[in-house]
Amino acid sequence: MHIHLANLHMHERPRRAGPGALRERRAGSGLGMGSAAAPLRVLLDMDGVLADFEGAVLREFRARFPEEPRVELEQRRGFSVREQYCSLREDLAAKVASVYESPGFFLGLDPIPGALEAVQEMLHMQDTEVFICTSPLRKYEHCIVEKYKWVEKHLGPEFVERIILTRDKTVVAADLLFDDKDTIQGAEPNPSWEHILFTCCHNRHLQLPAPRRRLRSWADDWKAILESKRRQ
Ligand SMILES: Cc1cn([C@H]2C[C@H](OP(=O)(O)O)[C@@H](CO)O2)c(=O)[nH]c1=O
Ligand SMILES: [Mg+2]
Repeated sequence: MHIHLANLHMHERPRRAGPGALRERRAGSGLGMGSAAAPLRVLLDMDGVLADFEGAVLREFRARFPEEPRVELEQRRGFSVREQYCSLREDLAAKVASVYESPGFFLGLDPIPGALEAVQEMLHMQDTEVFICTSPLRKYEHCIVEKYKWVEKHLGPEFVERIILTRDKTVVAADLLFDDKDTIQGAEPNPSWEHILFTCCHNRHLQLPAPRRRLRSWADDWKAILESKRRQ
């Protein structure tokens, strides 16, 4: 089939960003502005990467519904907690949702081991921009303000300036996105970032097709991933 590019709207135009394209564009190459690379821009997801959502769901569910069956972390499969509880018994879906929709839930999440130290270190690295890119629940009442408070409490008020709150991460421009969700989709079919899957109980069994990459924990070599991206 022959396609006339001129007849396509901008958002329909096929685009091949390619490795490093974002940094080149931002550095102004091709515009006579010199060829120094732009800083590496890194997006960090919050739940499952910085904050232990899964651990808190299980802890609070056990506390509130001690008689009900539950999904231990070793048994977790698939991103959605609600769906797995629903497959256990249909009425458990609403019960587990009531746990993470409760006031205080998001503020009370424990940091993922090593996350706070890694984020502070990354923030102070040369030629590196760090943002937290996180999605609110559809029932956003407590979640949104508590995510802001969590960042202030654990990372400091300056980091609140670095929160990007969006239900669609594909339209945010960056070089890397560390996220525990296995499939990240949205309006942009070719996001500029490379998605690094952060290992979490619900995704550890997935076989990633090449060339997709993982970070197994914050003890894993996240610096090597950043450096590999600078070289592209
Ligand atoms: C409902 C649900 C939410 N979440 C997290 C993901 C989002 O945060 P984040 O984008 O920071 O990972 C947030 C809203 O959906 O809650 C899960 O990780 N699993 C779930 O089953
Ligand atoms: Mg997440």
